Amino acid sequence: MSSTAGKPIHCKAAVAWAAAKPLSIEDVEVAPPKKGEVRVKVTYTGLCHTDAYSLSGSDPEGAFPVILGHEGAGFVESVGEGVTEFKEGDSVILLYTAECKQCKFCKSGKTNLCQAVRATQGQGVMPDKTVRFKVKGQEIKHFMGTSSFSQYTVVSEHSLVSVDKKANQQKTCLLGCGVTTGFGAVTNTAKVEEGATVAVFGIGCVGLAVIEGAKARKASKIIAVDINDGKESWAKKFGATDFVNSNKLGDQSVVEKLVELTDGGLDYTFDCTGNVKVMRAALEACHKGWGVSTVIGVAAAGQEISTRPFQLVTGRKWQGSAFGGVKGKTELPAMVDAYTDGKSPIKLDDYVTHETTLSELQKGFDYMKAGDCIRCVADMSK
Ligand SMILES: NC(=O)C1=CN([C@@H]2O[C@H](COP(=O)(O)OP(=O)(O)OC[C@H]3O[C@@H](n4cnc5c(N)ncnc54)[C@H](OP(=O)(O)O)[C@@H]3O)[C@@H](O)[C@H]2O)C=CC1
Ligand SMILES: N[C@@H](CCC(=O)N[C@@H](CSC=O)C(=O)NCC(=O)O)C(=O)O
Ligand SMILES: [Zn+2]
Ligand SMILES: [Zn+2]
Repeated sequence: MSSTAGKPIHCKAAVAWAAAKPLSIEDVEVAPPKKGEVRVKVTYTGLCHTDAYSLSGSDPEGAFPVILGHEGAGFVESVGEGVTEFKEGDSVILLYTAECKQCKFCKSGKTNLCQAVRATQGQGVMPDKTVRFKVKGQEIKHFMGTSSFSQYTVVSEHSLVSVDKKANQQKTCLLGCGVTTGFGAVTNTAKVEEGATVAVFGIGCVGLAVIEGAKARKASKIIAVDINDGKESWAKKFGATDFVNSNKLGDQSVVEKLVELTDGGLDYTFDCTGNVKVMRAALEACHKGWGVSTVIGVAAAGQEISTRPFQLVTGRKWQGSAFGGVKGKTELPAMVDAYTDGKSPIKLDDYVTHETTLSELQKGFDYMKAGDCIRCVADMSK
């Protein structure tokens, strides 16, 4: 048993005290895990666009002060009463989409959206409605059931998965959100078939993973759409066959351009921007009769999507995907093994374009906005 088991741990964490304010590195007290909980030493965390979105104050579930971060990997430090699935030293990936294998959702065979801890997760508290973080006596909220911007975090036993200890956590942390989300949206949610035509809007980490998923599915055409010419080489490196800068089409709309390029529209489109106008274009660029558009991007509070119902009447379908439809406990261990064995269709290493540390975590948000960052990963030990 670790020498810290059962005791509070004092460590560093990046705290978001208020919306749209820089993170502040604080000494945080992390309480021991209670029944059904696990305390994790976080080694690496990616910074996802959703962290920036929540920090901005656009998330209707956003609550402050909070420790953000949800793309984390680390080691189990100690477990709470009744936890048998994990032990000290296990290499783990945090799961913002939990998997309990018991709830109606887990048992349905129709969704990965486990609801075991979702309600309290959205309120920023543990399932018993209390928190495990304090700074100078003040309670700090949890985020997405994970809070990976802390050197130690406490999560529900449903919100982490044990993976091969050999795996490089600086890379596998990305399987906790962005990469799995994009790849899974193609393979699990849309189930793109060989020969299909695909368009991907927004070439960040999620969009590139959609491209890799489409390539793995042997799509015949993969059109990347972005407003930044710098994304063309990224898209092509990951498998896109074509690139369209939607801001450089003159009088032609992006829908018209895509319909022209594909003899009537795409079999599958994916929104990876979170922009509701782009979501509409992604739907309307689908082929009449069968095209399917998958919304992945997260839109700010108050935003709504719209289209003419005729678009749906004439056979286009709109759907969404969270965490790529992936069940974390069931599917991530094999994805990690494929990566460590060099057999994965996912070029995980290539997504990490920037590195930072916990003490300079804020820099990661600056990199994210600069347009040349696919993923920034923070070393939580420094
Ligand atoms: N559903 C889910 O489970 C998940 C959803 N998300 C969401 O997915 C989205 C993508 O995340 P992530 O890849 O991390 O984000 P990024 O910011 O890295 O990528 C978004 C990309 O979209 C581009 N873009 C912006 N506006 C447009 C536009 N009008 N048309 C085309 N491209 C545009 C951006 O260009 P530029 O470089 O110029 O900014 C950028 O390249 C976010 O909304 C995020 O919150 C993320 C993870 C999981
Ligand atoms: N809290 C927001 C919704 C945010 C959201 O859509 N989250 C995605 C994951 S984004 C990851 O980077 C998701 O999986 N949603 C499913 C869920 O159950 O949260 C809001 O209230 O609008
Ligand atoms: Zn994310
Ligand atoms: Zn469940």
